[in-house]
Amino acid sequence: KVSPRAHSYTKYNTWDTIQSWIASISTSNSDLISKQVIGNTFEGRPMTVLKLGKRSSSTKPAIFMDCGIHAREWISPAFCQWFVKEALSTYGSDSQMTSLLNQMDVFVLPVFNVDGYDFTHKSNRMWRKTRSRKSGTNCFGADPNRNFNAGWCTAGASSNPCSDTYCGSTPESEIEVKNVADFIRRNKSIIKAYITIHSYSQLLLFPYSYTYELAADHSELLKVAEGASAALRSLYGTAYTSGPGAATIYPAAGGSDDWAYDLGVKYSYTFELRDTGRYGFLLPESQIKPTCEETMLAVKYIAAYVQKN
Ligand SMILES: O=C(CO)C[C@@H](Cc1ccccc1)C(=O)O
Ligand SMILES: [Zn+2]
Repeated sequence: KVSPRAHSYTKYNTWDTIQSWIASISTSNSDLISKQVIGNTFEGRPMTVLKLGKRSSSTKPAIFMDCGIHAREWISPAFCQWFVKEALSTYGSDSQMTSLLNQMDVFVLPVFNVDGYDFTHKSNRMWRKTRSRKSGTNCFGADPNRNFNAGWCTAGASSNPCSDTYCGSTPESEIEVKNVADFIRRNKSIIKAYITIHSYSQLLLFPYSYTYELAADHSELLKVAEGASAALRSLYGTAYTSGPGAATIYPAAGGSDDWAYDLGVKYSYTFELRDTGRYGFLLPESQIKPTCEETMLAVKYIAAYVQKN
């Protein structure tokens, strides 16, 4: 096993490297971190959630954050690795992180779409979907962010298995989506916030994407998003746009944030990290550090707000 110290947080690591890191980091501090496999992917890779937070015998409220739902968005898993490293290394010195991990747990799924992520390293760098196979088509996978049971396949999605926004044969047809949905359902009484990390476009989105209707908590969600975007911008001036998904990017049904919100997770956000199109999904590794540093400020802003409310 590679010790966490040898792990690079400023490179786009392969799945094998990330898997080794998960194994070593999750045993590096039993008082602050543990791991749990929430199921396997279509091709049999483990989906491992890291639980961060001061060990407690009583149940604590929690935040759930996933990265890598879309395979080609490599900066996303890089951020989840960065977040875990920062949480463990600043607990005890950073007062906000210390308070957060004392009072709450943070569940981090470093790579949601593991099969797809591995495929982008080995075969097709621009792959987006899962890698599931089904009879009747030679095309692989469904878009996991169209496969949640939230207005499923009614907007911004395709019922063509060869489309990059294929919604799947049924809601939660993708085992990766079912594993995450099951985990959140099992823990819905404690999960207060859902954060899902994508790239690119520099957006902070919140429900709804499946309709132009405003969410019941629209004004509060917008207020928090604008505060988080301002925190992010304070570091390097990176400008984000905040707003409901449908109007801010495009209408799209079956998204994880809409599903979590309708389940009752009020603070539900989709981040679209750097950049705005110059490099797009191929963001250079030289931008991993600044991107992760600024995004930490936004995620900590949201976490602090959730902690107080
Ligand atoms: O992947 C994207 C690029 O990261 C944008 C997201 C926009 C979106 C976000 C939340 C819900 C539905 C769609 C997507 O199309 O799934
Ligand atoms: Zn995406």
